[in-house]
Amino acid sequence: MIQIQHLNKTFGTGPTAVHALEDINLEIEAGEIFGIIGLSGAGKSTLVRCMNLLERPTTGSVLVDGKDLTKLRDKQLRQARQDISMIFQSFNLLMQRTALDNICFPLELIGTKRADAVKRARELLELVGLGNRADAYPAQLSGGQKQRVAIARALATNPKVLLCDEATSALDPTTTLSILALLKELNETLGVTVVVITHQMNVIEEVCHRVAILDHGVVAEEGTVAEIFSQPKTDIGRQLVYPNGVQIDRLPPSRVIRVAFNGGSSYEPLIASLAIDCGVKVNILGADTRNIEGKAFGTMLLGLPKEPEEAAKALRYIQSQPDITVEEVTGHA
Ligand SMILES: Nc1ncnc2c1ncn2[C@@H]1O[C@H](COP(=O)(O)OP(=O)(O)OP(=O)(O)O)[C@@H](O)[C@H]1O
Repeated sequence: MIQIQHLNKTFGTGPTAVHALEDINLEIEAGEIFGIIGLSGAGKSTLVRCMNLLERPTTGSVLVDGKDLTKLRDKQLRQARQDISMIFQSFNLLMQRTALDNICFPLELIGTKRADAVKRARELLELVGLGNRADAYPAQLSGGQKQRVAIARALATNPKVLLCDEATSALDPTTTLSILALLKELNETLGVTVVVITHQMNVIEEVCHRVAILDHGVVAEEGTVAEIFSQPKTDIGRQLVYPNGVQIDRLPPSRVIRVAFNGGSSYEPLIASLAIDCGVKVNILGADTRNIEGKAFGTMLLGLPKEPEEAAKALRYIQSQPDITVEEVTGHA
C-alpha cells in the first residue's frame, strides 16, 4: 500500500544542515494499523509528512498503491492526496464553521453538491458518535469530540490511508483510549489503512499491528507489536518498551537474564516452580507484563544465583519452558 524506499530528508544545506531522515525503507500493507514511534526529534513528523508529500523528500520514493508520489505533477498529486488524509494533535478544525461544515469542507474543495456533502457529513458524524452535535462549533466541543470531527472530516473523501500525527497526544488517557478504539473500529469496518505516529508506547500497544522504531532519523527496528514488546533488539527499543528499565551497572555482579513470555495463554508461576522443581532461588529485578490481543506477553528481569552451577541449572530450567525465550542482558535492561 505504502512503500517508502531509500527516503532521505535534509533541511538546509552546508554545515547547519539537519539530516532528519536517512535511508528509510518501510512497507505498510493495505488494511493494517502501522505505528511509528520515537523520541522527540527522531523524525516522526517529517516522515509522516513525506508520506503525503506535505514535505518533499530530498531523495527516495514514496509509493502509494504503486504510484510514486515524488514523480507526480501538481494536479496528479492533488488527486493522489485525496486517498491520503491526515489528522493532527491540534485537530486543525476551522473555528468559524460548525462540526457539520468542517466535514463538508474537503467535499466542497472537490466540487461535491451541497446536498450530497451534507448527507455524507451527517453519516460521518453518526459514524464517529457525534450525530447530535452537527451544529456545534469547535469551541463548544471537548478535545475528544474535536478529534472525532477531525477524523470524520479526514474520512469525507473516502481515503485509503489515514495518517495520524500524535492524534491523541493532547488528550487525557480515557479520551485517548476512546479515540484509539474509534480508529480501530474504522480500520476494521472501512478497511482504511492507518498510520499512527506517536511517542507513547501504550498507543502502539493499544491499536497497532506492526511498528517501526525511529531513532535519530533512521529505522532502528521494526516488527509486529508482539515481537517488539517481547524482545526489543536495540537500545532505543528497550528504552521505549522498558522505560523504567534497570541499568545493569547498578546491579550486583551476578548474571542477569531477561525472560520473555511470547504469547502463552497464561503466565506460569515461573519463579515458584524454579524454587520447587530445582531448588534454585532467583531475584526478580523487574517485571513488565502485558496482554495483547488476548495473549500474554511481557518480560521479567531475573538475577541468577552467584554460584555458577546453580545459575546454569536455573537457566536450563527456564529455557525448557514453552512459550518463553531467554537472553542474557548486558547494558540497558
Ligand atoms: N522545517 C524544518 N526546518 C529545519 N529543521 C527541521 C524542520 N522540521 C524538522 N526539522 C528537524 O528535523 C528533525 C526531526 O524533526 P521531527 O519534527 O520530524 O521529529 P519528531 O520525531 O516528530 O519530534 P517531535 O515528537 O518532537 O515532534 C529535528 O531535528 C527537527 O529540528
